[in-house]
Amino acid sequence: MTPGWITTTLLDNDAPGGWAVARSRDGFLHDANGPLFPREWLKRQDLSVFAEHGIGHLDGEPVCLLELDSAGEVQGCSWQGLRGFMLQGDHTLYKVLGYAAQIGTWAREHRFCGSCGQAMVQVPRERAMYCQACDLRSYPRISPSMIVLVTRGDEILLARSPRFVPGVYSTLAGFAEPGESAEDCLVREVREEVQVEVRNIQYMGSQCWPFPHSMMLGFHAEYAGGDIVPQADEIEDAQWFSIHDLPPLPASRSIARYLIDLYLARRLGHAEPVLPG
Ligand SMILES: NC(=O)c1ccc[n+]([C@@H]2O[C@H](COP(=O)([O-])OP(=O)(O)OC[C@H]3O[C@@H](n4cnc5c(N)ncnc54)[C@H](O)[C@@H]3O)[C@@H](O)[C@H]2O)c1
Ligand SMILES: [Mg+2]
Ligand SMILES: [Zn+2]
Repeated sequence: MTPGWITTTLLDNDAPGGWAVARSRDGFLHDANGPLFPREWLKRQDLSVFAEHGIGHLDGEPVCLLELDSAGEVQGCSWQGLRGFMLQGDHTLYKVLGYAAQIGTWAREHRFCGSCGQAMVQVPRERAMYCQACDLRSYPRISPSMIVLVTRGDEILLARSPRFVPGVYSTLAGFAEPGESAEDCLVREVREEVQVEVRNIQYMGSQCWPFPHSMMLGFHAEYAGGDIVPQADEIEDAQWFSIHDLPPLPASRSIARYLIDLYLARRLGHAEPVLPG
């Protein structure tokens, strides 16, 4: 048995046994034991299965995803969104569900060729969809995004979007555009969102963010000039906060929180946090 979670290209859906997770628009099915169910048992429930995908092995046992058309009723079970699993519970299980969500979304959105519109087929032994007419392969989509903590000595720049939980302030973030490096993206996003200039950009680490398919590239950068002007619509408020007097911060497993905690630890001489993968 290999411990932990290992994604696999594809599994044989006809082979019996293993675990399954079920996903609908309402999130993942779970009961008191969590979101993993014996696969054979789950397939006997009255669920409208749209697609089945082998996604990996957990502690050596195969795991598959049942993508559903709708959230059915299963006695003793309820539905919970991926974000809920990110916020609390076992981190490995959250990784399983995050991967399942990305594969399920991608497969659902790539049933037809984006070039000619014909039905695509699953490539054997590879996580890819194929259009024979165009000789075109579509792979799971990942969207590179940068995230940055802008610092000025004992102050850090935090902002809030109208989408955030009330009161919470976070680091700045944004999707990379074609033609940009992560650093170009960082400079542009910081200008756009708060009209501030930065220098001494330092890469700190990355995190998969399956909402729905971001790859977060995390940085620290020093303030170099400009007064904060929040971008209309995108940024509700942005401020310099003293590291000794911070507002409510993002979830502890997010890279946003890691970037903040890491800066605080370095500034205050505390032990450095570990970035959850
Ligand atoms: N893990 C974390 O700690 C953390 C923290 C903050 C943001 N994020 C994530 O970073 C990503 C980017 O942050 P943001 O929302 O501030 O982005 P952003 O500042 O670029 O603005 C969002 C806008 O970008 C556009 N957009 C949406 N999807 C896109 C894509 N795939 N490529 C290019 N443009 C796209 C839309 O117009 C959307 O309204 C999001 O996925 C967000 O959830 C993660
Ligand atoms: Mg943004
Ligand atoms: Zn095609």
